[in-house]
Amino acid sequence: MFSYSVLMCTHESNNYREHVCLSFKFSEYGFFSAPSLVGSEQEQSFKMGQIAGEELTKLEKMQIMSAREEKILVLVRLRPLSEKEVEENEEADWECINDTTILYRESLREGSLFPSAYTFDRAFRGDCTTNQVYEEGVKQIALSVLNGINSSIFAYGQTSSGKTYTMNGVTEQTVAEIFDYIQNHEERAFVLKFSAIEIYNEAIRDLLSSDSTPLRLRDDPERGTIVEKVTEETLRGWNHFNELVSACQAQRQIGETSLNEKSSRSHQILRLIVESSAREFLGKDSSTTLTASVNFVDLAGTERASQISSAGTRLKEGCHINRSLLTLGTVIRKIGHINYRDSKLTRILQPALGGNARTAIICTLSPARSHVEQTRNTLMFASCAKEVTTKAQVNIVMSDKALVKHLQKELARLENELRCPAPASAKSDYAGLLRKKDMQIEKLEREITDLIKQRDHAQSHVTKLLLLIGDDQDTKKSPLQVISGHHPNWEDERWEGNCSESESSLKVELYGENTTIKKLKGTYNNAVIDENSIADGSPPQLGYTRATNREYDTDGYCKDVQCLDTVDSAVENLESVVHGDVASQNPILEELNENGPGIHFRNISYPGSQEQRLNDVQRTIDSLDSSLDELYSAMGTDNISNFRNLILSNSRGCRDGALEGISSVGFEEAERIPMLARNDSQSSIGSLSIGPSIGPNGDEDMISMQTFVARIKEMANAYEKQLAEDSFVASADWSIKFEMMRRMVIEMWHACNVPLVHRTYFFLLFRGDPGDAIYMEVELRRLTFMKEMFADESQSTSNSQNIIISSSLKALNREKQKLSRLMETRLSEEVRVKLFQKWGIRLESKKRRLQLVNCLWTKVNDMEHVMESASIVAKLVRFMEEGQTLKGMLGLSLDNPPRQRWSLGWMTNVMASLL
Ligand SMILES: Nc1ncnc2c1ncn2[C@@H]1O[C@H](COP(=O)(O)OP(=O)(O)OP(=O)(O)O)[C@@H](O)[C@H]1O
Repeated sequence: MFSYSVLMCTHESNNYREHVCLSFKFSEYGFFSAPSLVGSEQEQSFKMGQIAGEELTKLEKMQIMSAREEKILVLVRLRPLSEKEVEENEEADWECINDTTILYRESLREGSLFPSAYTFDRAFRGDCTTNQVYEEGVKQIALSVLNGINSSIFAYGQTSSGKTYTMNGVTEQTVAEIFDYIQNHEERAFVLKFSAIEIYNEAIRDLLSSDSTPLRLRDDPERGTIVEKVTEETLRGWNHFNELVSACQAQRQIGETSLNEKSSRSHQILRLIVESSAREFLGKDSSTTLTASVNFVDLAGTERASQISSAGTRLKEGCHINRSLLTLGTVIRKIGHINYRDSKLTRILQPALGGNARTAIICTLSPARSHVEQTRNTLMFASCAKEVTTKAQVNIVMSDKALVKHLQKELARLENELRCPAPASAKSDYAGLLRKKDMQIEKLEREITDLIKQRDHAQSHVTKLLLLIGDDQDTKKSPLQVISGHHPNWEDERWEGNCSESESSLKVELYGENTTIKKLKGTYNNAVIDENSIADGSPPQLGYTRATNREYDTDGYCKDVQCLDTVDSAVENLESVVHGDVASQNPILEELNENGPGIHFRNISYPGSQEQRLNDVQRTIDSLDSSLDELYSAMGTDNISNFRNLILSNSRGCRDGALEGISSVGFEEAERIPMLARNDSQSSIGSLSIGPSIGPNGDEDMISMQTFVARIKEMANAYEKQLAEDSFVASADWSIKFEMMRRMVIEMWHACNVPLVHRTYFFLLFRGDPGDAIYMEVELRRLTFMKEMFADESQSTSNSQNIIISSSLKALNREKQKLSRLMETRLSEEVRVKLFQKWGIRLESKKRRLQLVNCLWTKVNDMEHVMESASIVAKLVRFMEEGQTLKGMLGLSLDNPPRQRWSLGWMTNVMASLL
């Protein structure tokens, strides 16, 4: 016969905590088995069905469900003063003041350092009967044995405190009730086995055998510590049990001590093993049996050194008793760091002291004043015992055939797993694959960054080109001269004028011959030029290049002008879309488009069709998609989802980009405002562009690229619409929307630890002009991405990820430090004092400047506070004097035709009112 144990704990209640898990351990005696397999509730039900299923009766299933982890139940029992103590006029200093608390009456008088009251699961007064102790205290635990759960009842206390008196009664009551139970449950067949041992001077004696040869302990890998050759009597009935108990009492070492005429000089362990099976399955292959034992442990009494006789047998006994009880005390006190092996007592009782058993300890106490010290020691022991937790399991024995059936199923399952090794083997491959794919992703990210650079480069040439066209109308300068020069009025003039001769010749110069294009194709890396379109003279298809090599022809015309014309980039197109269709608004360029074949300026050659250009953008993105798809397909379809999820967590570039976005417009930039060039802000733009395309899971990445384009389309349309509309459009609706967006932006700045300087610039520059829409959208998108990223980080347990949040906070704090230092030089004493007073900061505070800075931008819902904060920061970084050049440093310079969108007058007013 073998057994398996099921541990299934499901909820928490006052005295015990239950877990959801399942444990199987095959052994002869389940009560020594430890959990070996743990699973979820579903798994547990599944396993139950699989293993025991029909074979378990309803009762057995219910019993399985009731298994639990719980703390040892600790009870104290105060006995009355003995006759002898009364004769000696002893005082009773201890009293149970309620069902759970025992009080030392004299503590106030003595001014004792010890606690005067102790609380336990139950406290029994001197006039309580043993029946009460059983019924109200230990009954539930003792009878767990009927449910296949091991249990142990201990009596601990000083000599003559009433341990034997209590345990005799408890044992008798328990066994009597078990017999009653058996009588009332005829549907089950029970077998009761009884054994009894004592540990006397560290020797184990069988109390049911006349042979006094000490028994040996053996550690069995399946059954734990077992007493070899111990007599196990199968109980035939109540009388038989009484006979056996009497035999034990006769055998037990008893001696007379100064305190107890019949002092137990040994630890006694009576064990009742209860096995039960459903009668309907008896003798069948599938029969199962519940098996568990209940231990009744009557420990020898703790003794004071002065009470131990100074010589002979009593001295030796006393030493052994104290030593084993000391070990027991240590076991109880040092839960988790226990050496059970230090005594035979603890070795045998190990399951009851933290293993597979439910345990109750009854601590018996004498109320006598002369025993106060011993009573306190017992109470201390009891207090420690309250913390010990055991894990009781239901022990079920399976018949050999049922076991074979189960093992066959298990074997089939394992074979099945072997046949489909995917999860296990794939795991090891994933690491390498992921590294490889990570590198590929990084490469793609670098390419995207390159594209963005190319876009900017090309854009600047477009600007120059437009300048050239506009200028050529009037001045007839060569393109090279125009490019290198400055045209102060181009913004006003570029939308006007007719196609002149010079423009026609410019077109020839610009759009040259196919041979030039082919040459360029070799010159510029990554250029993607559609050969067909070159051959048939149609506009070159979307592509991208690095405009790094410049060549000048004999006429001194810069060929990279041509190059730019042939080079399209996705991002470049995006930007042209964002800005509106330049060509469609420019009659000169439109006319140029109509003039014959050749290379067309991309903003010109697709006559007015924004849709067309967006499609081109889409094609470029598709080409990026296909690269990524190749990458994914290399992994196999099953792994794509996992891999893509991992992309997100591994995609440092994306997160770094977002952080750069934060820091790129920080304090340092503010300090070098005049020197800022457009490129300084590209990291911010980069993160803006990439950020939104990374979805919360990898599968969405590519979709979101398309979504991104779609959104850009929407934005561009909306923006165009806005531009087309007159100022009336930018009134009521937009004002409300702007206000909402601005509030969201302010809240997210706060949440994302965005530098105060950035907030200030942005806040002051965008005041609600319809043209601000695009900037607000972009900022919102960037912040949304960062906020999502922060949320990811905060949920993460990884240190490296949490560093990102803390570093942004640190950067913000550093900025605040710098601002606080600037306060000294950039605000007059008088202004500072006024500010401190207004912001409720004590003038004598040493860190008043930092305190003030710390208050800035904190009340995100208070617009007045926000405006004041912005004006203070602006004053500190001298933004008020700098004007519009700051838009570039925000990473938001989309080169719109400059329009009057903000006024410093407002801020001057705020400052004036403030200062
Ligand atoms: N609750 C009680 N009510 C009445 N008498 C009690 C009670 N508890 C113990 N006694 C009496 O006190 C005496 C000592 O009790 P007992 O032998 O059970 O103590 P013990 O703790 O087992 O001592 P030892 O450790 O020396 O064996 C006995 O005569 C017993 O009848």
